[in-house]
Amino acid sequence: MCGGTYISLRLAAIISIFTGNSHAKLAMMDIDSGADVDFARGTHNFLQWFQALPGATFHKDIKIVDMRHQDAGRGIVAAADIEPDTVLFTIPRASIVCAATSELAAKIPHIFNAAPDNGAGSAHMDDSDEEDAGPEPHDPWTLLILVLVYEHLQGHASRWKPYLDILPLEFDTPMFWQPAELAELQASAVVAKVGRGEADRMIREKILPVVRAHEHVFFPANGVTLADEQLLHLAHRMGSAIMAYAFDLEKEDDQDDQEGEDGDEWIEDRDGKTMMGMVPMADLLNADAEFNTHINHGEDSLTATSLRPIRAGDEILNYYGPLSSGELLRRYGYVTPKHTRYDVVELPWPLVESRLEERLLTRQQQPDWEEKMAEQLTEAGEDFEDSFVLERATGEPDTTGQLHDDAVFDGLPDELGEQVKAFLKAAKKVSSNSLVVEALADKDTRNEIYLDSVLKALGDREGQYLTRLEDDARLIRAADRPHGREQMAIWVRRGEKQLLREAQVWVAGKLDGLRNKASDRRPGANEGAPSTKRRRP
Ligand SMILES: C[S@@+](CC[C@H](N)C(=O)[O-])C[C@H]1O[C@@H](n2cnc3c(N)ncnc32)[C@H](O)[C@@H]1O
Repeated sequence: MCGGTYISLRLAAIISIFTGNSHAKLAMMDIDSGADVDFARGTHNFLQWFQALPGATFHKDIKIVDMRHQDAGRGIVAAADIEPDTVLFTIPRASIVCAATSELAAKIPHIFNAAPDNGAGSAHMDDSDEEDAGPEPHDPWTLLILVLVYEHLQGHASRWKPYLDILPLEFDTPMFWQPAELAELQASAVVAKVGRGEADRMIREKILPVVRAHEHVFFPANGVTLADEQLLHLAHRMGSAIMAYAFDLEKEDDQDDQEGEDGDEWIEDRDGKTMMGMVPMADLLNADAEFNTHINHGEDSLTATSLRPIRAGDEILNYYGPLSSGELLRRYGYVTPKHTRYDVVELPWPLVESRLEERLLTRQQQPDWEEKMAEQLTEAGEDFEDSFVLERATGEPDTTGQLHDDAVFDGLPDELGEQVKAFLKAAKKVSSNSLVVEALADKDTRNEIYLDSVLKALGDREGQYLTRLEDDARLIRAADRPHGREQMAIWVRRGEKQLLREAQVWVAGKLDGLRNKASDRRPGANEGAPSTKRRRP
């Protein structure tokens, strides 16, 4: 799929959630079920259109199904057992919706050629039309939004009409949530990343001016012209479709080069390195942390290939990457139990800092403490992080898309330890309390202060959520799969609190070990004890 968001989508996925009786259920809900005529017609038209594309293939043993009963829109399932390495479908590159295939690029070349590198032409702004492009050159995101807005407005004249017709009209990503729904995320860092205002601004600055300056291009001669608010709504819809559906269009080798690049912003500055596109059929695959299909990026086509045997009735699943529940919700608008292993939680530095200061300043307040610490840290060239991301050691899916290791919290981020170390070093220089200075000279004491402060900060962080972990567990009625926005929000915040608890258990264990070691070292502690070092059971 497109976008850094989708970097790991070269893997594809099998689902194991559809087992036993649910196979029969899925089979009954295929496109012929007639449960919803429009929905089924949309699927039917799309499949017919896809199969007629020169070079496209669609395996006889797979079918598109209605999965709305699982809040999963459309999906693709195996209609019969499928062998590993089977090509499930082939998508000719010519059928991808992108800057290189849409006629829009040829109609307003100055906009497309002005992008740093969109695969469509020059890397320089055309001076004569500079004002048309808005304040900055377009990036792959804004260009693809323009393409989708354009193709949508062409209606039947667009060669992608049957595909565009099955893109969702609404999304469950937090971008579209009401304030009360967002509030259910409580202290989750996801809230600050939603970026609705930023997206609005981007559309107003970079999309609307281009459309307005080229109304004769965007609006068909005898069609309606949209007002700004309607255009804003349409552009938001297309932006969200890109976030949840688009693919990076590089070939496999190029993708490897990009591994690890950050791609988590809705409005993403990708330095124009990547061409993005909507890939019909590939984007009909749902995904999970365990998966059974891989999308291969070939020269002339993309192919979906099975990674292992897929049983009749199983869903064909892609992989969106090792995303936490919060990120999955933010980018795609859903959560799954299997992604919980990748949950993360942010620990803000001020929480740790205030607990450190509590330890260092109890005996004697220093009015100039902050000032001197700032001076000392600046002198030492320390550049402090605002927050630290806690996560589990998760292991990786194997080459068949399956996970084998338990996800375990096994340590604090190294950077947090380094930052506390730098802080304590500065504190030792700055403190006017000789007892503190003496204590900080001892490595074990520094370590004890570090772990004790972090343990308390983790408790403080947990306290920032309005409900307790136990309350959330009760609130999630069907623990196997959350339905609806409120349940998904509870799922996310519960996962973060669960991770905070695991981190606290881990830190408390380390602290116990350290304190036992210290008490063993105290004079007289081992009197009458065997000469071997005492350990806690
Ligand atoms: C690339 S599309 C997949 C096709 C989509 N289901 C459809 O009907 O068009 C990605 C979107 O599908 C849905 N989705 C993907 N995997 C899912 C899953 N395991 N459970 C629920 N929804 C899922 C989410 O709404 C996500 O934003």
